[in-house]
Amino acid sequence: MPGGNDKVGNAMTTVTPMMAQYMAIKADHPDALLFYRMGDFYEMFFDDAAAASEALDIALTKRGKHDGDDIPMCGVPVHSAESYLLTLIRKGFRVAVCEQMENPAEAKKRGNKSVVHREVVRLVTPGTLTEESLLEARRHNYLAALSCLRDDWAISWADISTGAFHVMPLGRARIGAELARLVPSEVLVSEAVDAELRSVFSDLGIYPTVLGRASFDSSSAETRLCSLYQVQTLTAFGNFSRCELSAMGALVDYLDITQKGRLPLLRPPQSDAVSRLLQIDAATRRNLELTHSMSGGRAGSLLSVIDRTVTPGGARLLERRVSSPSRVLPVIHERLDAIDWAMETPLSSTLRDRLRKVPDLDRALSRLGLDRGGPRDLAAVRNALEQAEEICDALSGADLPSLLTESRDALGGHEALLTVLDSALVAEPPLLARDGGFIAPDYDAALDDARRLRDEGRGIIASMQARYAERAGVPSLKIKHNNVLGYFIETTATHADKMMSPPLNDSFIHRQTTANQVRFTTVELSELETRILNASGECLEIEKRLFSDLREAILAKAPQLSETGLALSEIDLALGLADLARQHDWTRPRVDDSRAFDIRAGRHPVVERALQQQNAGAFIANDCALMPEGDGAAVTLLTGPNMAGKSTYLRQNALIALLAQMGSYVPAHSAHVGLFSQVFSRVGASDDLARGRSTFMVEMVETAAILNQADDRALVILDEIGRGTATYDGLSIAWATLEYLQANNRVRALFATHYHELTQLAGKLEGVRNATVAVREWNGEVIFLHEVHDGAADRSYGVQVAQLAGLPKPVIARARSVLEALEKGERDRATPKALIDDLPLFSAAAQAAPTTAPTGPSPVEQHLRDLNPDDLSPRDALRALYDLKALTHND
Ligand SMILES: Nc1ncnc2c1ncn2[C@@H]1O[C@H](COP(=O)(O)OP(=O)(O)OP(=O)(O)O)[C@@H](O)[C@H]1O
Repeated sequence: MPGGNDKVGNAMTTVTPMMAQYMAIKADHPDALLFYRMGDFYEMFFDDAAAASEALDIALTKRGKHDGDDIPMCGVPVHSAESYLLTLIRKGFRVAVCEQMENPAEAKKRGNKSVVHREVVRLVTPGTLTEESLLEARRHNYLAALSCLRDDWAISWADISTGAFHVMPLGRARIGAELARLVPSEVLVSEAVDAELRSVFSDLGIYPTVLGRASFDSSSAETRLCSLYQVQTLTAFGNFSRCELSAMGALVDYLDITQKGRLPLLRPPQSDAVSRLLQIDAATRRNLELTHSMSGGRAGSLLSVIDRTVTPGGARLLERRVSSPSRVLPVIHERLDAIDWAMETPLSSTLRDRLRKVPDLDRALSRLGLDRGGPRDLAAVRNALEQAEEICDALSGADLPSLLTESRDALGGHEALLTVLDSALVAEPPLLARDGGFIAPDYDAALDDARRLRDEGRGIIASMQARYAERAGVPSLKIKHNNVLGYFIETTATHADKMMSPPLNDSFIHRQTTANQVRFTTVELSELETRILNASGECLEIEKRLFSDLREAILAKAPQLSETGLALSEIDLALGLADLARQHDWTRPRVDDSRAFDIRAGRHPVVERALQQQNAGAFIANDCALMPEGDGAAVTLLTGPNMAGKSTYLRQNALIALLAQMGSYVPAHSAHVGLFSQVFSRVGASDDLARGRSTFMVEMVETAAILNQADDRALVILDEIGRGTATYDGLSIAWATLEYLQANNRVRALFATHYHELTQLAGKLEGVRNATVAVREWNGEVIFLHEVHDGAADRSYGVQVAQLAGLPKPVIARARSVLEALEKGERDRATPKALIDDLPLFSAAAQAAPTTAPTGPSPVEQHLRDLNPDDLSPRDALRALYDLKALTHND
């Protein structure tokens, strides 16, 4: 983040008027980069210039002096400012955009030394973006505010690019999980909350924006919200606690500050309840790779393989569903009914073809709302409504389930607006209103006239000339133009008397007599002249006025339009999920309020897709039954070698539960899912050194969270808990954890472990059973069958897996003999000390050591070492690849 400009506070004795203005504005925005408009550039000065030139990799120059020193400066052209803004925002800067509010000529009227008046018109921050180029179309961009009043907590969040606005009361312990669910781009907090939640924020990599206490004041929040929605009281929207009001108020206050009083179109706040959603904490989300893969991108996530939507709105709805599966049965059922319908309908491809033509209605509306929109946003509304109408017609006779009936009903009712937009706009309007040319011919008579004048000025003059010649009875009469008189009528001097006597002198006004000619004008001609001269300007003015009329007409319908947008997304999503289900043979899950979990032939959607793409064989489907007796637990203890597919099996079952509760079909032959309230998924031992915690500590913190929070409706997935510490410690912790989950939390759980000792608990603890992933041994090698069976694994095959991984042969041979000795020792109950003494450790190792001397790096390795990817252009990179390939041939 940029620091304040040290220089700005210094005495301003010798500064130029412009610098004085710059400094005054900068002083109001100490923690943002100031984009100071100068003609066609946004310029930055002092520390801002240094920070921006480095972040943007642009030249740092200088302009004038301040206190005897050069003033550092850098600038970006206005027309390409958006891409620079994007880079700066991604790098964590905030940008205050300062525009010229008048033109230099106007400033000059106040005196020669006057500076053009400038104002900051907008603060660009990560959570308040609306530009298409700065946003990801298929993702939400949330701004969130967290508030705490005594022990109450609330979070509000809004996407100003779509108008979504929500609030939720929540316990302190749920904050991390909610932030992980929403992945906000920006989080607003008070200083106190910032201090209190520092570790939560740092865990999630969030750098909150700290606001003053006044922003969170709950009574002024109410006033603020009432005036935003122009209502007397907020009760129509729900009963909000003081803490919720404070969170919402802070958010609206911040929008007011950053948008400089122009508030975005926010839908009425929707009060969400934690209890309606399946709870998934941050670690579980990471682990299950719901919307982002472990490496951070979208590729490889669940979302990426199930997204078949064809509209940006549909994609964002899917992202919301995946991040927030429901735990309300009717909601889940109605979504599943919608997919049932979409699976069967013959309209599917017609509807999807139409949906493909639907532009991003939400974002167009939001830009229009903030007066940041252009003609293309008007056209986006028109195109969306056109398709909505067609889709509505196509669905008119269909026997729709309730969710889609609601959607269909929300599509129509825009005929009047559509007619206006249709007749007003050209097919493909330009980006900016100020360029004009977006209003269609025959829409506005005044505009048509102005355009005719602009385009056909000469033609009109010619016809006027013919008319005047006839009226005056002077065939040689001409209309001419020069720079002194402008347009004028000219006849030869011989006609002077006639022209200057009644009745002609009524309309022909004498202007000039030269040696041979007399020149006249008429009121009509001078009006025409002014109109021709002003025609271009007038065209633009009329188009601007029409733009704002159309914008007003759209905004007057904004609430209905956003309902239409949501309806289109809902239809898109149902069709998308149905398409996925049909293609990959997914099935409708039975979701009820039992505590069953019975999956037949379940698959992992992401691993299966990866295998398909790599042509790496078929995915082996597996059953999973977690069927507790009464209110007891149901735990499956899964053992099996590394690489057998334990993690895949664990995760696939968690994903099936999640998919079912978000209201989607699932990858299985059949699925019976008794509602879950929470899902926990933990993988043992993944180092988190960046956060300064050891592997084992992370594992234990996460395990503690489960044991403290899981209730008897939780699904718990534990993958090798305890492996981050010494064998006996790890085993004891895994053992105690399992017992506690079974007796106290009484969860449905899958527990993968390397500790074979744990398998003895099956049969002894009620509801605990063993399962193992089958492998076959052949010629001393393991073959992974990936089939899950009842029973416990007999051994771990670690050595065989190591062999597959390419460990040198002597090491494998040595490992086998150590293993044998250890196993024998265990049988004979020998002490480890005795074992080690017995083993010919070093002699064997010496024998097994490779005989050839190390030969140093190969040419390929050497070439690779010499390469620095950061220095390569794409062309160099390709060349390097060819060189490497050639070297392998030489090898
Ligand atoms: N059911 C399956 N059908 C086909 N291939 C599978 C299946 N399950 C797993 N695999 C393949 O095996 C690989 C290893 O699976 P996974 O990571 O689940 O093993 P694991 O037993 O958890 O191993 P480790 O204990 O080493 O973590 C997967 O990447 C996948 O390619």
